[in-house]
Amino acid sequence: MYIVTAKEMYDLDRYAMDEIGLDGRLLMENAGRAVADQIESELSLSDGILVLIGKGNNGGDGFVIARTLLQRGYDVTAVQMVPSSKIEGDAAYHRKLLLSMGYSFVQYDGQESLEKLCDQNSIIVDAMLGIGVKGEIRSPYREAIQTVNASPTHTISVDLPSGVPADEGVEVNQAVKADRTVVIQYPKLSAYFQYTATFYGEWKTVDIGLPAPSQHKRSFYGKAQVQSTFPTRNSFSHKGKHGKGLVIGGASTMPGSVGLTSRAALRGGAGLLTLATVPSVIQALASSTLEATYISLQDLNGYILDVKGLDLSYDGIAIGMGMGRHEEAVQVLQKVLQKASCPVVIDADGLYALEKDTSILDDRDGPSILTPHPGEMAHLLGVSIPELLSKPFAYTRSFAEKHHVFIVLKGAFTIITNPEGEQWVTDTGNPGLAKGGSGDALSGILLAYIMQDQTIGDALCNGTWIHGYTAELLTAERHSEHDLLANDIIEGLAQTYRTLSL
Ligand SMILES: NC(=O)C1=CN([C@@H]2O[C@H](COP(=O)(O)OP(=O)(O)OC[C@H]3O[C@@H](n4cnc5c(N)ncnc54)[C@H](OP(=O)(O)O)[C@@H]3O)[C@@H](O)[C@H]2O)[C@@H](O)CC1
Ligand SMILES: Nc1ncnc2c1ncn2[C@@H]1O[C@H](COP(=O)(O)OP(=O)(O)O)[C@@H](O)[C@H]1O
Ligand SMILES: [K+]
Repeated sequence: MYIVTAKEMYDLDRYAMDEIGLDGRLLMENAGRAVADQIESELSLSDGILVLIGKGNNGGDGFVIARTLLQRGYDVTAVQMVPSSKIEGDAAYHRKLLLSMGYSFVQYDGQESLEKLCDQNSIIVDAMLGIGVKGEIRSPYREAIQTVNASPTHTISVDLPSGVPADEGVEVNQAVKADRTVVIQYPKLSAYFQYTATFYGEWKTVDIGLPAPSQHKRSFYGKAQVQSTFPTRNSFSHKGKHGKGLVIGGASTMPGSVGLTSRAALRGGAGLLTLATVPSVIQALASSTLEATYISLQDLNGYILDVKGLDLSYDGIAIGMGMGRHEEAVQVLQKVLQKASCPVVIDADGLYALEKDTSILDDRDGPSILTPHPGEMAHLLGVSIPELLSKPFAYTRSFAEKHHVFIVLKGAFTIITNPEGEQWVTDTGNPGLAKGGSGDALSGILLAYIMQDQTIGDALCNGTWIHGYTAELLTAERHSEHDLLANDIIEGLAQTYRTLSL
């Protein structure tokens, strides 16, 4: 499923009309009917439906919805928010159709009467503003949005909750807080931001017959994609086929992180796993992580001092978990990135060390994969966290393209970007993961997956999806979001693999 900006949606619309010959009025008919079908699934004939119709094409969809539901025998009150003289184009055509069929609408005449209408009806259909919204919300929508939000009546928005922009980087001052949104054809970027996603309520897309975008820029990565790309293990495979992985990190005060990463890599499916760390961490982990082998690194005050002599000929490396933020960590990271030609996952303190000189990424032979949470990404970019979160797609894409790296920007929606700037979003997981150690487990899973027979992009998407899905499975049964630990995720991978028949 593609994720689009307003401009991409308008371009598609233009392409469909000019190149394919699909009439705009037909697209609007398809949109209105598809939304009406969705709304109808929640209705009984005794329900009163209030359709709020704005000036533009979102309002045009509203005219089609009102006519369709009236034809099907529902009790519909259509309210036109602006004078008829302001309605043009395809919306004016559908307004005329409504009237020609013998139906009527009422003209908006202030907050007070709208308040009454909201109270008298069982469902409000918000078709006031769509992807064309710009700037601060003006009258009459400003007052209408306040009234809708103050009303307890169930609200379904068309395409977007009115007032929410399609794109990133736009502040939302005032917008409908929908219970549900029926999205036309493709979800817009704002459905995936922390600041705007909540306005949508539950949402679903409907197909109106638009073609797919000509090039892949962004898309949603879900269960179907995982099941179609996840590599199978063939009967004749041996441990060497499933990757020889190396984890570098840990410090005497933080033995757990690399332990979690190593065990997650093993449970994730790595063939062989070696942990290079300081002696005290080896002592702490050797009896619990039996399947791993260990390399003891030179230590200074409990931190890794150097990786001199460390053989880096592995199929994949993960570096940085629990490594600490000491001065030598910068050289450790730099040496590994310079010498290793395999894919390297850089996480946690590795990202902190990277901040000192990101140009090191530019000269690498092998692929680099950065797995920051928003705090780490904002630090790397030198911007505030709110600034990063207002434009996460744009910021991560420009960094990935500039340094030719993969980025996994973690969060409730995780954005995966490849060096060409293509992006995917996964949405699995829950607040049970908002706990120290979850990221370490994810790094291990990603290390295991980048060594299997799949593209790095698919490996990263599959890894983040499975990490989140495992949390969902576990909190649906044995655990809660309060008690869930990273270790449970690692042990829970078994249930995920079995449930999905992977
Ligand atoms: N493929 C497609 O794209 C398809 C799209 N379809 C549908 O069309 C929708 C997009 O339609 P659209 O372009 O007419 O934009 P839309 O948001 O309805 O109205 C914009 C108007 O609102 C106004 N306005 C803007 N900002 C404002 C503000 N802050 N405060 C107050 N007013 C404001 C402004 O008018 P102005 O006040 O400037 O005169 C502007 O002209 C889309 O979401 C989908 O539902 C489907 O029908 C079929 C296929
Ligand atoms: N509310 C949430 N919903 C879904 N996933 C979450 C949520 N909070 C955190 N996560 C996931 O948990 C992981 C946390 O990683 P990170 O912040 O690096 O943790 P740590 O460094 O403490 O191990 C990420 O994969 C992130 O996507
Ligand atoms: K709307």
